[in-house]
Amino acid sequence: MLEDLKQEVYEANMRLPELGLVSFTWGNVSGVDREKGLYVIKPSGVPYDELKASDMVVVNLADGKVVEGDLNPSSDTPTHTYLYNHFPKIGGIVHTHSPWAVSFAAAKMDIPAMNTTHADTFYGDVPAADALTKEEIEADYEGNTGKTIVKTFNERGIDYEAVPAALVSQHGPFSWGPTPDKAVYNAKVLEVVAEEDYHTLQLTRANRELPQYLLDKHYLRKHGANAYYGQNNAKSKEHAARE
Ligand SMILES: O=C(CO)[C@@H](O)[C@H](O)COP(=O)(O)O
Repeated sequence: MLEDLKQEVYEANMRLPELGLVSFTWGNVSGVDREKGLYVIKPSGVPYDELKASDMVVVNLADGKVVEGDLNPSSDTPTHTYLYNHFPKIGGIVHTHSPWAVSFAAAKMDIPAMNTTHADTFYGDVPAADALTKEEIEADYEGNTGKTIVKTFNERGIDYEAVPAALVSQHGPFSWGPTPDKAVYNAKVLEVVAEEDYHTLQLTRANRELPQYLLDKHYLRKHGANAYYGQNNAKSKEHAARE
């Protein structure tokens, strides 16, 4: 069943290693057929270089139970199920452990909108969902991973179509979109902007703390104007011509 969707979801999963978004098996993509009340997801723990479209697992949209497939579905199936049932307009979901996004997730920091790369895809900061409490983890860890994302969007009034991604603290990013392929695109943009933001935060912090000798540039003036140009034959002529 759902052979076309299995092929689509398989191809979307294979984009993850191609785009450098996953190492080993640290990620999964799903796609939904809402009319049939079913969705297709990557099987758990299967390396991408061994993966086949026929390995995809079909699960029930209502409860995430396996409907067809010889392999266990991704361990993140409960989160995919919860998101499909609470974000009704999404058609595909991606989860990865892409390093830059995971760094913000572990720090429980939103990925802030700092440049147009971000704004062209995410119309606002990408939220770091609340960390799960000890009680939530013990009560229903899997369901709560999806719950904490939805709860964060609802409490902060974020439109899940305008900001198609979230960070789960100490785990990683979940991205989504109208199709699995669009969800993969959003996952890649998220990783790119997470890296850009990290460097922007570092550079702006460093710029505020520049030591005075770097601001004065005495050494560079001495080196450039006299010591180096006077010695270097080519530079001397070039320097003389410029004077
Ligand atoms: O964080 C974890 C496992 O600790 C998961 O998110 C894996 O990274 C993907 O698991 P499968 O989809 O292969 O079950």
